[in-house]
Amino acid sequence: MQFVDRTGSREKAGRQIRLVDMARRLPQLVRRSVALAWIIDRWAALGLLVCQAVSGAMQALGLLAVSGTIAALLSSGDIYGRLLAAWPSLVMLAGATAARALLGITVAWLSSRLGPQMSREAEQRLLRAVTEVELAAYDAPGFNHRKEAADRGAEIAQDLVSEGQDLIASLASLVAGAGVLTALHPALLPLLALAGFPQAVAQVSAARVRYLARLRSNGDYRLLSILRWHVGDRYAADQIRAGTMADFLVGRYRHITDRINRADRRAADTGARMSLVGALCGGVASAAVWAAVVWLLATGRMSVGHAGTAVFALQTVGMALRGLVVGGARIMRTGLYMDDWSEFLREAGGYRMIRGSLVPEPPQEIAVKDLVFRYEEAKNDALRGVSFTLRRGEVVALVGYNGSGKTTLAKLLSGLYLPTTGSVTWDGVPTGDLDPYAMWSQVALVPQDYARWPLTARENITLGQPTEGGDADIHAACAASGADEVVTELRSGLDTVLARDWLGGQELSGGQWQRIALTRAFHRPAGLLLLDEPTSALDPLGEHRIFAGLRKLAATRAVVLITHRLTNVAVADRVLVLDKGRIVQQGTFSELVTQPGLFRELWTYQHTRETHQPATAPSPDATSTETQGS
Ligand SMILES: Nc1ncnc2c1ncn2[C@@H]1O[C@H](COP(=O)(O)OP(=O)(O)OP(=O)(O)O)[C@@H](O)[C@H]1O
Repeated sequence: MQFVDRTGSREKAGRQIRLVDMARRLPQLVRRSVALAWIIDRWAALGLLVCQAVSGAMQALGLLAVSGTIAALLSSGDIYGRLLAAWPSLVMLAGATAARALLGITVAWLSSRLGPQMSREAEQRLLRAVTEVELAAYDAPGFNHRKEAADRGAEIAQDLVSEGQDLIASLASLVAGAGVLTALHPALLPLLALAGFPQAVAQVSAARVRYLARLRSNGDYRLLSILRWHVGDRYAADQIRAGTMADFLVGRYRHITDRINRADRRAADTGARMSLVGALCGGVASAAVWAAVVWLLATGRMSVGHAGTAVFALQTVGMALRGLVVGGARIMRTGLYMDDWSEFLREAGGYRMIRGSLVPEPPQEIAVKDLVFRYEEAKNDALRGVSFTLRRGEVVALVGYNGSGKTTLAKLLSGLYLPTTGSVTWDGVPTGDLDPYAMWSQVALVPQDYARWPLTARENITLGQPTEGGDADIHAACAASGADEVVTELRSGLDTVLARDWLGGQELSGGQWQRIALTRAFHRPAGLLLLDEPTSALDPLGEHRIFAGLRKLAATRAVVLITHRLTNVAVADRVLVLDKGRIVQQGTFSELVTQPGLFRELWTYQHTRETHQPATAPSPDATSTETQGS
């Protein structure tokens, strides 16, 4: 099992972590870090910049103070006189060091305040972007991969602050040290830069190797998180035990972990080899720099005082260069993850909803014409040549084998998916031309797998959108769905949190949850009601209550009912029979049950089976008479 990034675009980006690309990208990354920080807390961002600039100036001052101290101490005269002469420089040195320490603490304080906020902000923007994509995005493997990468970008956005700060600090040190060094002797700085070059190349190469290794293991990390969720979550805990699956699942987890560990080890070994070669080359080059200082001193081209300062300045610049390269490589890596995040925000993973802005009324008529729909990357159409009309006040039932396209059709009627070809129109307007959110406010959906929100019963029913009637509307919807019995049993009524994990919360049974899901739909003032297997978990009494009340609900709505229990479709005005994505029959229940065709086949099988059960189901004749009469 492995997830694969088929585009390979991120691998290409990762391969671009080279010294020259780094030099080009660093200013842009620091700008991005500052810009994001600025949006979140401009005073903290400003404070950080000022602290780093002042810290750099203090470093230069410190180096000058070192130079002054050494020059005074090595001058001629008695020791008291020399100490007296060195005193002002010593005070300056102590002051600069203390100021830098204070500034360092301030920077750490501001960074730790700002960093987590940046990640939270990045996560929120990502969440918003995710809710703005077409539902079809979730069917495309590439989208989930990009979302995953963007998630990681949001998570490590906080590193951008500390890495950006380290980089600015190194740069400030470099400028300070380089200024002093150039003043001492112009040849020293280029020599030192030359000495730092091999290490820089090695560090950047090692960072590239680590990023690429992480990138190639991304799919495995995703598998691990999915497995962790399935193994750890309560929903499957009973099945893991009863199915004795623990060894299998943990074994699969270990297998994937081993694969990641192998890749990590390979990357660590290669990175270490690169660093070693870099350090060796750098060591030789550094020896040359120190030899140059000794030569300058020996030939009288540099005073002893200046040579002493050069030692400090060389160390400062050397450390600053290393900081720049190591920090630069790190921020490059973070930058690539942040690219994944910002690209996702820009393009919503390639699936941003681009639809019209027309605001629909509750639909009088939904017309489907020559509809074809194919899922992303699917080989066959899920729906082909489907045409029919649904009117307000009508109940239309969809029946057919598993996989015949019923749920897909319901999602197209509600504009959750858009047609591949053909059209679905609401009062003559194609669903793609409607404002999607305005359209969905007219849709009440009870899907097969309804969400069990860890919210109060009230919020679970209103979905956070209470109507003007308030609790009275909620109670009316509860009465229609049978959830009134559920709510009365709850410890704090509608205020009870429907999750046992939470203090004061309560868990519901499968059927009780389905009643809540039905209440949501009945409570919503929507023009289109979609019920996909709405009574699969209900007891016979509960089921009877739903179907007995359905006609009343349909008075002000268009209703689509999907069910495998064919006795229930007697309530519908029309039944559409789907097979392999096509409508193969349509008519009333009583028409279809008497005509040869798929519906009668299904009915006969189900009815015969049911009549062999101890309790007898209604005969087709009885039901059809009932339907005709209704
Ligand atoms: N997200 C998806 N991506 C790709 N193919 C899908 C997706 N969802 C459904 N399909 C395919 O589309 C076809 C129609 O599926 P659909 O869920 O609409 O069937 P259904 O009639 O509602 O089935 P059931 O009675 O089992 O609920 C099936 O072949 C299914 O495999």
